[in-house]
This record gives sequence, C-alpha cells and structure tokens, in this order.
Amino acid sequence: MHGVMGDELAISLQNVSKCYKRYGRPVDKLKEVLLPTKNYAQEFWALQNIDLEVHIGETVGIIGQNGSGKSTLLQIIARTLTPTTGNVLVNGRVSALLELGSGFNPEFTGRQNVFFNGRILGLSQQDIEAKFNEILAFADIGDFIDQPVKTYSSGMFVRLAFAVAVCVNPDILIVDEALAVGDVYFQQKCYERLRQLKDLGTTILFVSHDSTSVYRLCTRALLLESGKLILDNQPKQVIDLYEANLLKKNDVDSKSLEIKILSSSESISNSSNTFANEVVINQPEVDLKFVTLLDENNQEIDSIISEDKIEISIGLLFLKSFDDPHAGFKIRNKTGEVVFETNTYCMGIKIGKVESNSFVNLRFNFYVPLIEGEYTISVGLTDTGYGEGLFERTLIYAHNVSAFKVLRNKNSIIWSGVVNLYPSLSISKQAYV
Ligand SMILES: Nc1ncnc2c1ncn2[C@@H]1O[C@H](COP(=O)(O)OP(=O)(O)OP(=O)(O)O)[C@@H](O)[C@H]1O
Repeated sequence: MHGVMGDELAISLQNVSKCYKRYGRPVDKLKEVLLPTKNYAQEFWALQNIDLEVHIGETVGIIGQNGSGKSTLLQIIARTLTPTTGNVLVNGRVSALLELGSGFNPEFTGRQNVFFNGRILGLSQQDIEAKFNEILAFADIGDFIDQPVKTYSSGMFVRLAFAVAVCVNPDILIVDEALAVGDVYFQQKCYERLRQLKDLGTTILFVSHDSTSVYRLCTRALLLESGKLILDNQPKQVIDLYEANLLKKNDVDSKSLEIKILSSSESISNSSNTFANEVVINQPEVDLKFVTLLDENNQEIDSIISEDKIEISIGLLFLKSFDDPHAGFKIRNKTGEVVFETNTYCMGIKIGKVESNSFVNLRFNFYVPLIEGEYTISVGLTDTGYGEGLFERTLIYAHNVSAFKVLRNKNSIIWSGVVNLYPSLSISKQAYV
C-alpha cells in the first residue's frame, strides 16, 4: 500500500475524545463494581474532540507538554486503546513503538518475540524469517537475541523493538519518544531508517520532546494542550507556539502575556517568507521598531558571503521604564533549526535601566561562517534575567523579523555541513620500519 503522498487518507479521526476514570482510592473502584448505581470515579478527559486527517506519506510530529494527551492519541490510532467517543479510521498496516514494554513478552527470548510480534503485525512465518537477519543486524544486540527479554537493559529493549517496528515495512509507523533511549550511534541509525521509510512513502506519526528531530523529520506537526488539538501546521509554527506557551507558563506576569498567531499577510517580516503564519509575543509596553542587517560599510544587506561580518541592528521603543531588560537574537535555517542564539544576559552584558519613552538601538556584530542557504532572524526582549539565561518576563518574542542569504565564499576551502570550523592541518612523514 506504499504510495506517494496524495489525497488518500492513512488516518482519519472524527470528533475523538477519551475519558479516563480516576479513582481517589483503589477501593472506590471495587465499590463501583459492587454498587453500580453510585459513581465513585472522577472523569478525566485526556483527549477532547480531536479531528484529524493524515494523508498517506505524511510525517507528522506530535508535540505537547507532559500529560497533554500525546500517548493517548497514538494509542488510539494504534488501536491499543478505544476512544470514548468519535470515529477512528486507519488505512494500512500499523507498526507502533509505544510505551517501553508494550508488545513484548518478558518471558520469551528476543527471537521468539520477533516472530510473535511479526505475526501480530500480519507477516507470515516466511516473511519474518526473510527479515530476521535484517532485524538482528539493526538491533545489534548480539547473543542477547536468545535470552529472555526480561534480562534486557532498556536500551537493548528499544533496539529490538525499533528494529522490529521498522524492518517489517509498515504502511503506518507510530513512534513514541523511543529515540530518546539508546546511544547516539543508534539514534542516528534510527533517524536514517525513518528517513528511508519516509522516502518510501510510509506514513509516520512521531512524538518527541526534541524539537530538532521534529524539524528534521516532519512535514507537519500537531500541538496538543490539555487534550485539545490547538495547532496543526508546519513544524516551525507549531514549535514556536509550543515554546511561546512555555515562556508564558514561566512568566511572572503569565495572565497578561498574550500570544498572537498572525497570518502571513499580517506578518511583520520584511522578507519574502513562505511561512503560513507567525507566533508573536509583544507586550504593549514595548515596540520593536526595526531589525536591519548591515555589512561592514553600514550598508543594509539581505545577503552575505560566508565568513564575512554582519551586524544586526535592533531598534526598540520602551513605553515604560525597565530596570534590567535583555535582548537577544536567534538565527534559524530554512527548516527552522536554530544555528545560533544568544542575548545580552548570556553575553554577560547589561543594557541597564531604561527610562519610559526612550528609544534603544542595539547592534550585534559577528562573523557568519555558515554554509550557503537562507536564514531567518528572531528577536527577543525580556526583563530581569536569572540563572543560566532565564527571565522573569518575556516582552517580545518575534520570529522571521528579518532574513538573509549566505553565499559561498569562493576564497575559502570547499566544505559542507553547517558551520566552517576553519580546519588547519599539519603533516609529518617518516620512514616506517
Ligand atoms: N489509564 C489512565 N487512567 C487515568 N488517567 C490516565 C490514564 N492514562 C493517562 N491518563 C492521563 O491522561 C492524560 C494524558 O496522558 P498521556 O500519557 O496521553 O499524555 P502525554 O502527552 O503522552 O504525556 P507525556 O509527555 O508525559 O508522555 C494525563 O493527565 C494522564 O495522567
């Protein structure tokens, strides 16, 4: 059923809600069984009215704070949990990597579990035999394959579970945070495999707290908050909103902090940006007047040769006085990944007290040894720093306020990657006896 991304639906959820019953004490559950007329449980809606359509071939990241309902949603799609209300339609063979431990029998050996799981996933004995060596090679757990799974470390467990889930070529793959376990080499192997499956047209649902992996893998992301689907968009906007919500949560002035989601026509970007909308925080006491990029001759620019120097000039109007404001910037690549960010607090610099109705111009100067490509600039303004770069209040949080292109430096070495590390080399030769 593999195919290119098209109109065909892989997953469709209509008005799906999930209610868990929570009992104050275990005995209450017993009482409810014995006295069914009386209700001892407290209802808790872990998912509320979720409408979702995922097309074949999409890679969808699911983001949300702890307890927002991510695992519940995945379990409903994987059909290990039934929704309380609503319709679920899943089109294709689903392979799910959910909670650690689900799907494996601890008393069986790894080998037995591979066959057991393969059969559950609808493969024939011959199919599994044909894939067994690939699974074994991917899991790379050596002789442990013939030991009972209960003797496995959590890392070995995930290796085997992941190997089974990805080697059976599912139509739909559901992964819940599994990549957080395991060493960096295994993680890279997993990403590589997920990318291959994605290229083959597998539909992938992916829960992660790591925004970088969502940027890298996903074409779309969902933000869940208290069981509600609050944004369904490109990963960038969804992660921006998630991060803005975290800022809001930690803000001493949380109630008055308003997060705006602008559509593209209202965007304050001065570049030709392709993003559908922007997530913005802008408290009324401050106004971001401009963000301009300048070269070494103070000329306004929108492109720069790799390794040249650039200046970000930020104009801020303060309508109220602030004792300890801090400002910073963030540079992101095309997919939204942060390549660099800092702020005055993290640089150990104080702007100092700013009077009401004053204008402040900040100019950050730096070299740009980045690979050629398009980059965007985000700007933040905060008040009262503490700890390792935390702030009591967020005043401005604005993405894509400017953009620039980095062009190849023809006078430099030929290199690829993210950032030029300016390698030098020494060579020594001697006779080998
Ligand atoms: N079996 C259950 N009985 C009662 N409440 C439950 C049950 N399973 C989950 N919940 C509650 O439902 C809410 C959503 O849980 P869920 O595991 O889906 O969240 P999550 O977003 O995956 O969280 P995390 O990031 O911590 O894994 C939580 O508040 C959780 O306490």
